[in-house]
Amino acid sequence: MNFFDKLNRSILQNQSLLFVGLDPNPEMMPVRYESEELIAGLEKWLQFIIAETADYVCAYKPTLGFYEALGIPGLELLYKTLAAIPAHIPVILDAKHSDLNTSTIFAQTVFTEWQVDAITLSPYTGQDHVAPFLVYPEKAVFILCCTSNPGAEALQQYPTNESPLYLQVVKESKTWGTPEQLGLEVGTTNAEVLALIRAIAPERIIMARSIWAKGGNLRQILEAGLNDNGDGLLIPVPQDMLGNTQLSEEVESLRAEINQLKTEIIHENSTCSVWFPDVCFLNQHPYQDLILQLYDIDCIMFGSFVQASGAIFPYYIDLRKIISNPQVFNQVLTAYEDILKNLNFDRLAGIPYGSLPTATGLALRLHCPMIFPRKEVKAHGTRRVIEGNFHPGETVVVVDDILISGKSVMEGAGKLESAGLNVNDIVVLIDHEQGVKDRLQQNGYRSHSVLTISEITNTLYQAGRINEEQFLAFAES
Ligand SMILES: O=c1ccn([C@@H]2O[C@H](COP(=O)(O)O)[C@@H](O)[C@H]2O)c(=O)[nH]1
Repeated sequence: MNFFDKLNRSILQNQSLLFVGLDPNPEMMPVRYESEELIAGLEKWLQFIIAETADYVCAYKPTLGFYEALGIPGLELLYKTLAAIPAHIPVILDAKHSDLNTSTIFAQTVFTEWQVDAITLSPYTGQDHVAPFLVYPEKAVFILCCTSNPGAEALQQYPTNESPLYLQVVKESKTWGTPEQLGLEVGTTNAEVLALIRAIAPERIIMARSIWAKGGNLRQILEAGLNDNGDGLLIPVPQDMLGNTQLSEEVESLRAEINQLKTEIIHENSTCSVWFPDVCFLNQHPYQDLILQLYDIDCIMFGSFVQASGAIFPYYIDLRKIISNPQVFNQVLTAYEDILKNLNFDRLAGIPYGSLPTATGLALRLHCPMIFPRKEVKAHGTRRVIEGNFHPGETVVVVDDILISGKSVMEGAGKLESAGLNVNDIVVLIDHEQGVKDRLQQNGYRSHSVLTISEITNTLYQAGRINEEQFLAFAES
């Protein structure tokens, strides 16, 4: 189940838009835990908060910084806190992660080891920082759009109040991921700020922060932040409530107040409006997810690129990068496998160098022996043209990354045939089109591709990843 579904289930089950921060902040720890050793006291407090609120909230939000500040015992406390959260309630790790270089490994740790459901990220390192977190289809990210810190105003409101930077962050980050995977974190006491964000992001989940600072304007916050269905907004339980011994009663009554206001607001605004998503789900390509991820990890680049033939193309595909991203690599292998399962062959052959990792992965998955034709034959040693063992007369399926003119794959197939092997089928991830499959057919090869270049550009354009200019540059090429 993905984050979005898990969150919606949790909202329904507990009839609540409230979430709770699980922060071991020594300054906020109630006096009744002070007789304990610090970590033990904090642990008891956090366990108390979870036990008191599990029936009244839709999500928990531990702030990583508070745990880190306590050193190794703090990280141990984080593990214990995560383990105490009921499995059906989503966990949003408040990390405000902001470092491009550590994003891939950090995403892996938080999503696969710590098993949190979502994470908060800072937007300033851009889409390439966020992409490694989005390759986990079950997980989600919340992009920090604005904070209520007065000192941040000079940046957030820049350059003008009419067109502030924080709204640009909303517009830009909306193009990075689907509404199911990318929400917005908005810290503000100002309902107008929330309304401006809601107006340009009607489809996004907004996680509100700092709304209690001035108090008294809950109705305005809900009016501004709820979507047309009366949801899409997560409300924090006020931090100073978390020390109270009657916590469950207080959270229950806050939930009732919010639900009452929500009902009134829905009733007042009952119109029938339709939201049109950025991504068109009609005619969605079956490999849409894979296409977006290939783009997000920079395997698909738009610009002006000279090909081996001297021709200039408006794009370049670099599938060699896939090996550095196991999630995407796995999906790529599955896509090849879907084609290979319908073909007959004794061995697999990869075309060097780009396709050797793919052929190796497929050989392991399919338990099928692999060989490859060398690109250049060494003048020493065994001087083999084909690496690996085989028997002449066997049938080999050739695996390659992309067909442009078909030259390299036909050269490789020719070497295999010279050694007495039969090559009938060639399987690639991407077909550049423009007659290359016919050319292979004329040379006696059936070719199969997971994707065509026009399917890729159509999908990227529909999803807002490339603009009209890039799309048209491709169409006119
Ligand atoms: O965008 C591209 C274009 C080409 N390649 C490399 O070239 C061959 C395919 O070219 P042919 O003209 O069909 O021989 C492909 O195997 C890549 O190595 C590329 O990676 N990306």
